[in-house]
Formats: sequence, C-alpha cells, structure tokens
Amino acid sequence: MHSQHAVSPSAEHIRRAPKVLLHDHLDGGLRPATIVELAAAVGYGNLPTDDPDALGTWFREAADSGSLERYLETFTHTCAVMQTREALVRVAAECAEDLAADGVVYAEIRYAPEQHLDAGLTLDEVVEAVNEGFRIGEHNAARTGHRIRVGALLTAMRHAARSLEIAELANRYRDAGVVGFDIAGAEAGHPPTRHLDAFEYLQRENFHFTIHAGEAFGLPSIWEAVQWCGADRLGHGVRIIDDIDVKDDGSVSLGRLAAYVRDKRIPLEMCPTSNLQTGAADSYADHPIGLLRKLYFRVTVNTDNRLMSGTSMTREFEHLVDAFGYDLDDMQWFTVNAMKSAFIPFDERLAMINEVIKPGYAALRAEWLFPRG
Ligand SMILES: O=c1[nH]cnc2c1ncn2[C@@H]1O[C@H](CO)[C@@H](O)[C@H]1O
Ligand SMILES: [Zn+2]
Repeated sequence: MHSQHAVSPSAEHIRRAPKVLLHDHLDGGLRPATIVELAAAVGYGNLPTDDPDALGTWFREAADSGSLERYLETFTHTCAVMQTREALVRVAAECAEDLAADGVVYAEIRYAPEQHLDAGLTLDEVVEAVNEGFRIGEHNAARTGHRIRVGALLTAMRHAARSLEIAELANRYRDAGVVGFDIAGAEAGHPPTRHLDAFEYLQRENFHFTIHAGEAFGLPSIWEAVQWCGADRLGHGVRIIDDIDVKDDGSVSLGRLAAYVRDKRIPLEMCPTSNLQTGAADSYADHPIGLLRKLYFRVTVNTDNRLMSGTSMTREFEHLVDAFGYDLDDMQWFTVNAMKSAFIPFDERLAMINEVIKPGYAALRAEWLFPRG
C-alpha cells in the first residue's frame, strides 16, 4: 500500500538503507588523499596535483569527457600507486570501509591483477594482498557498527591477451575471496568473443562471470556476451535500449535480444553517472534505467568508479530518486535484484535478503510511527 507516508526518501534515509553493489572498480575508488600519500611513498611524480581536493576534482573533470577511452586514461594514475603489497592492502581496506560507511552491506569489487605487476608482485600476490585488505576493511567497519561483506571479481583487460590466465587465477581463488571474473577496458574494437577460451574455461569449471558490454558499443556486443560467451551478468548493458521500441501511444515492443535478456532475468549492472560521463546517456532523467525498471528487467544500481565519477551508492540513488521519484520500495526492489544476482551461494543470498535487506527497509519504513529522538 502506498500511503501518504511513501515520501521521497531523504539523503539520510538513502545512506542508512542497506545497499548492494555489484559493479565497482577497486582502482576507480581510491580516496584522493590516499593517492597523494601513496604517490609520495613510492616516488610517483606524475600526479596532476598533490592537493587531495584538487585531485578529486581533476579526476571527475578528466573523466567527464564523453568518451570511454578518455575516461579510462585517468586510471594510469591510480594503477601507478597500486603496485606494492602495502598499497593494495590499504586501498582494499579503505574501499570496504568507505562502502560500509555508505550503507553498503554486500559488495563485489573488481580489479585487473595484470595491472599491478610493475613493481614485481606476482598475480597470486596481488590477489592475496587485495583479499587481505578487504578482510581488514570488513573488520574495521564492523568495529564502527557497519556490517559489510566484500567479494572480489578478477578482471582481464579486453585489449590484452591474458584473459585465460586471469580466469584460471580467479578459479584458483574461488573459495578464498574471489567470487567471479570480468572483462573491462575499451569496448569498441575489442569484442568479448576474443576471450572465448577464458569464458569456456569458466563454464567448464562451473564458475561465474560478468562482461562489460553495451556501454560504448551497442547490441552486437551484448549479443556476443550473452549468446557466445554465456555471461551471467552484463556490466552496464545500457544499449539494450536500442532493441526496445516505445510507440507514440506508449506501447512497448521488445526485440528478440531484449526479450531474451528480460526473460532469462540477466542482471544489468547499471552505472548512471559513469554513463553520463562517457556519453552512454544524456541525463539521469533520460537514462534507460527508468524504462528498464518499468519493464521489470533485472536492473541493479552501481557506482562503477567512485573517484572518477565523484559518486557513491547513496549519490546514485539520490540522482534516481530526483529523476524518477523512486521511494524506499523502489530502492528495496533494486537492492533485492542486486542481491539475487550476486555470485555468492544461493543460501547466503537468500539470508542476506531476508535477514538483512528486508528488515533494514522495514525499519526505515516504520520510522514515521515513532517520535524523532
Ligand atoms: O566503465 C568502464 N568500462 C570499461 N572498463 C572500465 C570501466 N571502468 C573501469 N574500467 C577499466 O577496468 C580496469 C580494472 O578495474 C580499470 O583499470 C579500467 O581500465
Ligand atoms: Zn565498469
């Protein structure tokens, strides 16, 4: 029942509501002050500025380019300071702490191990350092009253040729903190089928993977990711909108691919702010997430890169509440969608939904009954 109490949630409600994050890059979420400190510690002299505030602004503006390729150039600086064990542990721990403080209760954080080998770490050492950081961050968060659980997704870069090796690495650590695999990087000119051997390997191993598809390139990329590669989820997937026809009278018809994605409940990891920056959408109000939610696609809300996109889960939801008038019920719907789509075992997803997410939203919805303290 939508009563007069179904008011638009405040920023404070949104922050306190339990949230689930499936698409967030470790090297896209560093605190600016940490980048400055790590750069000084490892002698990296190419930062555009040493002032943390100015650096945060620089990342947002540089990423606000209208092109995915230019957006991705900014990662040179973050990867440059993430080459030692200490740096990786710290960045991962801070990531878990920052998300927990923002009300995220479950997160899958991705990064490309192959981008952290410059100072001599091995792929296994990179994974172990990041996992250790996540465990530290989870504990620190719990001590401040925020519970979060973090799993890692290992990404292979789509322009490179190490995807099978990274897929094997992910599978090796599947019972030790890694929950799945991904490919990322410039989409145009790098179709997912180039990495078919990695995806086929993971399918034979009964493991999980998501693929960045339908962000900077359209339907063929989504089709390959789903029908050739067998992706469990789609990173972004916004261009699925190109296969949906809205008539003047408001009626909607889905093409074969869009219908398949909806019928099979293939989760879409949507990242609205990132899409505005790379030119995949023009405004929050025009973002395909509004229509896709109405059509009951398995849509989820994500941050992509909190540093480059100057965002957080709370901010992404604030933008959506503004643009589409969503209330706590809508937020719960997106959150349950995300939890259903996570790569951890089914019984754990169900317990998160029933014991953490639904009670969290119920408590927020009940607040109007009580005097404010
Ligand atoms: O939105 C995106 N689309 C494609 N690739 C991305 C996006 N955001 C980040 N990365 C790429 O993923 C790598 C591993 O985390 C990052 O270094 C960046 O190059
Ligand atoms: Zn991404």
